[in-house]
Amino acid sequence: EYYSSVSSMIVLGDVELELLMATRDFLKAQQEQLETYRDFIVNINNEHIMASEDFDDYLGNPLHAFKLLKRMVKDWKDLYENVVADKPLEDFRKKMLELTADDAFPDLDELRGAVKGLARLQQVYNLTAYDMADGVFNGIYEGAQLQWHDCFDIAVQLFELKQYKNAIEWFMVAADLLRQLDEDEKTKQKPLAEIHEYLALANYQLGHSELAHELLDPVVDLDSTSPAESTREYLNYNPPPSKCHEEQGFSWFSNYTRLCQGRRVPESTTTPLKCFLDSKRHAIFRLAPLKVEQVHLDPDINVYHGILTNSHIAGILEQAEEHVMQRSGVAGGKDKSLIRDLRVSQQTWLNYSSPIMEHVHDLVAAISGFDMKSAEIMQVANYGVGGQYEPHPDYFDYLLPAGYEGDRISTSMFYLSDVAQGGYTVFTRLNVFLRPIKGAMVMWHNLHRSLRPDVRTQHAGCPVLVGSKRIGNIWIHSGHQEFSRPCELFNDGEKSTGLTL
Ligand SMILES: O=C(O)CCC(=O)C(=O)O
Ligand SMILES: [Fe+2]
Repeated sequence: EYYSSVSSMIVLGDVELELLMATRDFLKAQQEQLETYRDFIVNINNEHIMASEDFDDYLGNPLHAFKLLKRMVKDWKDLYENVVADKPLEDFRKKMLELTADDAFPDLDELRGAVKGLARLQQVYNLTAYDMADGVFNGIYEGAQLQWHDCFDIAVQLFELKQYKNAIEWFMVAADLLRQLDEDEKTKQKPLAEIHEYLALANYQLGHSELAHELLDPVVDLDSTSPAESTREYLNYNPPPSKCHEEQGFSWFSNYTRLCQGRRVPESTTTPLKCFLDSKRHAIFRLAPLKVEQVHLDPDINVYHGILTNSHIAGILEQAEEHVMQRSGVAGGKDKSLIRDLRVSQQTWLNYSSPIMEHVHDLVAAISGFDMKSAEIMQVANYGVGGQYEPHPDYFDYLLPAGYEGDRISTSMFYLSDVAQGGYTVFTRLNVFLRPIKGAMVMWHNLHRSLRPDVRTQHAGCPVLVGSKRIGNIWIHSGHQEFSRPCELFNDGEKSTGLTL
């Protein structure tokens, strides 16, 4: 699977480069072959020019007579066989089969995944299909545009996914771009008719039957043999769908999208948050103090800036590249992992055996104050087109798989890249958003001191709009932490009471 991560898309780029070279070789071989055919007929034509002056005289020459006979017996047959065998085409076919037969070659599902990613970006960041087609994201032109047929393909996939409203928007952009195209009207007519047909069907699905007919009628009037005629009949004989299939918005969604866009709800009382240097937490910070930014109090969320250098990060990513990245799942029952649209990224796991990972391990121990005996190894994730992780808590609660020493008491999330646009981490219940900053680490506790889940820590990774996002997560479990984070005298789990997921 490719679309869920930028690093695996790079593999596809390499495959395309091979396709490009194979096609270039094919064209060159074919051109050379055509040239030999042309030379052949030029030569024969010359003979005929000579012969046309006096055929008897021409054939009176025994060499001419021999050559004519030889051409008839052999040369024309050779030519015919060469043309029919078409070696360059055969070689090309073999090469293409070889390159595309691989199980890893993307299929229609991949395209659908990528289109879903685009649709998600549109929804979360309030982007119009027009702006996206122009390559303008939040007013910034990012250097790529779509052509009418790209928009058309996106629209068709959205239609198939039953996202009719969005499909209509993309069909309209496709139609507009097609109309603006500098080509004669006749060539545009067929694709325009097809777009109208889709628009009619999408509107029909949304319950706008009249509009559907208004869209189809001119297409049929213009060309009575058009397939739109049978579509019109279909609409006549099938009752319109009783209710539209469009997915309903969820209640959490507006909160989520607002924070993803970097907008907080203004709060009436704001707790004073501080940035400070901390050299006391652990001896290793004596000379290079921790740069701490408080982003929320109770539950505390802190960002530690400049924790990893670029060369640390390059080392971590290099190790991650050595593993095969897997599409990320979500916890969904006992020891089960589900692959769903709510988590679109790829991930791998790194243990602490290398010097760099040992350093990361020691940093997390020193910052958190926790015993790392119960820590998981680091999960490294990479998000691609529209890659995201919808609101979730990091604790397992009743889904805790066997083999862990308690639930995930804390999350330490390292940002291993900057992200050009989007990809914020947001805490949907706390009105907090964080822009990924390469080298920073964010840490919070997922459990109350009573070890009950702190539902207020629900958070999400917003879809990446432009760029590639890489993070590294280290989850520490509650086993062995009795002394580093003892219980309060009161049951602080009550802070979460009344809040459900
Ligand atoms: O990508 C993010 O910002 C959040 C990721 C996350 O919450 C997770 O991996 O558990
Ligand atoms: Fe998380």
